Amino acid sequence: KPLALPGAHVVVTGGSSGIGKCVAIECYKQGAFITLVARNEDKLLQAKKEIEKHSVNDKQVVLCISVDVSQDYSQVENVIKQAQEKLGPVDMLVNCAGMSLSGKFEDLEVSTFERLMSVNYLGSVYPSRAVISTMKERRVGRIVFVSSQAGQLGLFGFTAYSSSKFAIRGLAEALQMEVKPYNVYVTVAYPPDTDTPGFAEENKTKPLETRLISETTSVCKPEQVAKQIVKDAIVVTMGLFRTIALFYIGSFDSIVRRCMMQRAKSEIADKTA
Ligand SMILES: NC(=O)C1=CN([C@@H]2O[C@H](COP(=O)(O)OP(=O)(O)OC[C@H]3O[C@@H](n4cnc5c(N)ncnc54)[C@H](OP(=O)(O)O)[C@@H]3O)[C@@H](O)[C@H]2O)C=CC1
Ligand SMILES: CCCCCCCCCCCCCCCC(=O)[C@@H](N)CO
Repeated sequence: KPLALPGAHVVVTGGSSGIGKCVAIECYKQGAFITLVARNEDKLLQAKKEIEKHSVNDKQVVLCISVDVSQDYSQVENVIKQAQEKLGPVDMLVNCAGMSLSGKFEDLEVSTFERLMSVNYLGSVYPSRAVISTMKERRVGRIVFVSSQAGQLGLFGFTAYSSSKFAIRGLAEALQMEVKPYNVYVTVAYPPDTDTPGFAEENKTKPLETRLISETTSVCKPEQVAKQIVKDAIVVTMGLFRTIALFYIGSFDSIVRRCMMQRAKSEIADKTA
């Protein structure tokens, strides 16, 4: 059941920096072919060079594609098409592109809510939507979403950020129920504060309360967080919520399977009629 990373095609959005870059390195070390997706081309090339230092064979490729994952679905779809033409169907998609802005609710610009929702939420919907059909057809695939501890608990200063990260959880759990019969698995990571360029940026404007809350826990290394994310994606296990909800999810899954079989039957009936 675990996904074999050697020779696999892994697409990492936000792969040019921080957690995403470390996820790409981790997969590359295990023999995967990588597509990095982010906006800034210089950062992409810089990350590509860094990742290539960790190659384990001489066939491995790191492809870079510049696109904003949150703007236009057809652009994102094109990027995935290009990546699949060069490196074959996507075996694993890791949605790491994202950003954080904090501030008190009344101090945050209304546009910040729109911005975070489009980058963090829609920026995960679009790439996932672009790879899902092929994954279902091949009966192979992993989709990883990166939420946050602030996606499990609403925290002071994070009215815009937390909600965009809660949205990811809803998306992931609903999608998992749809694609499980096709052997496609969806995982969600909820990382704590992690030492990345994005985190340094966020700290420039954090309210005092948010900073004090955040300082109650320690800051993780991105390599560590990335390792865990990749491990959880390869061997899918059950989280606390899923264990509690096991009964419900199990019975809902069987409804989904039943419908799938019904639909297949009536398709055969239609064809033979
Ligand atoms: N660091 C932390 O403390 C934590 C981070 N997270 C989450 O992990 C993810 C990665 O965070 P982190 O590594 O810190 O972030 P970084 O800012 O270090 O890296 C973000 C990456 O995403 C890319 N990106 C950002 N916006 C877009 C966009 N619109 N389109 C395409 N690419 C984009 C950036 O490249 P470019 O700007 O060139 O597009 C960059 O490669 C985020 O979703 C974040 O919310 C979760 C918990 C804790
Ligand atoms: C159910 C269990 C939940 C446990 C929660 C404990 C919370 C303690 C403080 C959390 C600090 C904020 C993390 C946000 C990280 C983040 O996403 C930003 N740094 C992004 O840049």
